Amino acid sequence: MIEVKEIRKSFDAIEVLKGFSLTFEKGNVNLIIGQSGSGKTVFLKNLIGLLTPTSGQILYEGENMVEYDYKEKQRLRSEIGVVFQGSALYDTMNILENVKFPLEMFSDMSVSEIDKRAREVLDRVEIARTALKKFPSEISGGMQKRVAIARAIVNNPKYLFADEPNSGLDPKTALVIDQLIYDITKELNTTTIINTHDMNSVMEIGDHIVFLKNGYLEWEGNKDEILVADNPAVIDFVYSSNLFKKLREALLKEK
Ligand SMILES: Nc1ncnc2c1ncn2[C@@H]1O[C@H](COP(=O)(O)OP(=O)(O)OP(=O)(O)O)[C@@H](O)[C@H]1O
Repeated sequence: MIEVKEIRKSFDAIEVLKGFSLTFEKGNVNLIIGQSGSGKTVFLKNLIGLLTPTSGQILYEGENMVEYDYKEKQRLRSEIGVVFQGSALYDTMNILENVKFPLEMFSDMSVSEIDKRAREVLDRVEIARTALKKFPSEISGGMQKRVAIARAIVNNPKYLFADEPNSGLDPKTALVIDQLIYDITKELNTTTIINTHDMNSVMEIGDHIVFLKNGYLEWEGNKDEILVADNPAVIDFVYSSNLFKKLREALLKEK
């Protein structure tokens, strides 16, 4: 579980996160949505320690990571898996080497154990054994995303983060990646937090949805609640798609 308390983040005189609190439960897929520039990426970077809040607390299982020293931060990092936007695989390493890398960095496993574990997670994300020696540039965007997920979970993390995991993918592949992240969250019981623009993701896997607006927490709820939310900013965001607009009308008629 991760609890955020009154988080604020400023860059010089500009405040991007303006003081909000919320809780991300274990075993849930938590989605952070909002217009461009609402502060989603800045929020995610604070959560994983790439930025430090100007004030407020980020509690991992009750411990405030903002106050961690270097060693404690390193320990927490080893419990966090991140799927970066655009996959961020290492171009000069093949697929297997990309997935082994976090274990070589953070674990004290033997060479053969590392090899076995990396192959296991690549099996889990359904990358064929025949593809393991390929380089990232030789595989599709969807496959790259699978490899990035394998790399993020190879350490058996307690916390899984993804920044726009569907960006650049066709809708069908995006659904497969969403389902994979959802299933892994339930299997590993991770606290999963995803930044997304994708309403399909919201409807498919949104156990808990957090809507940010101009650096504030504007709304939170689940995927059923969001369709009938009466918050104008949420309606605007959700129903920017005509399909969802029609669905809302139908749902409200049923009530
Ligand atoms: N390092 C930085 N220095 C100054 N301002 C920053 C910095 N990083 C982000 N910002 C500003 O913070 C605001 C929020 O940016 P952020 O990237 O978090 O938005 P976002 O909601 O993730 O947008 P998008 O959906 O387009 O990725 C923007 O106005 C951005 O210019």
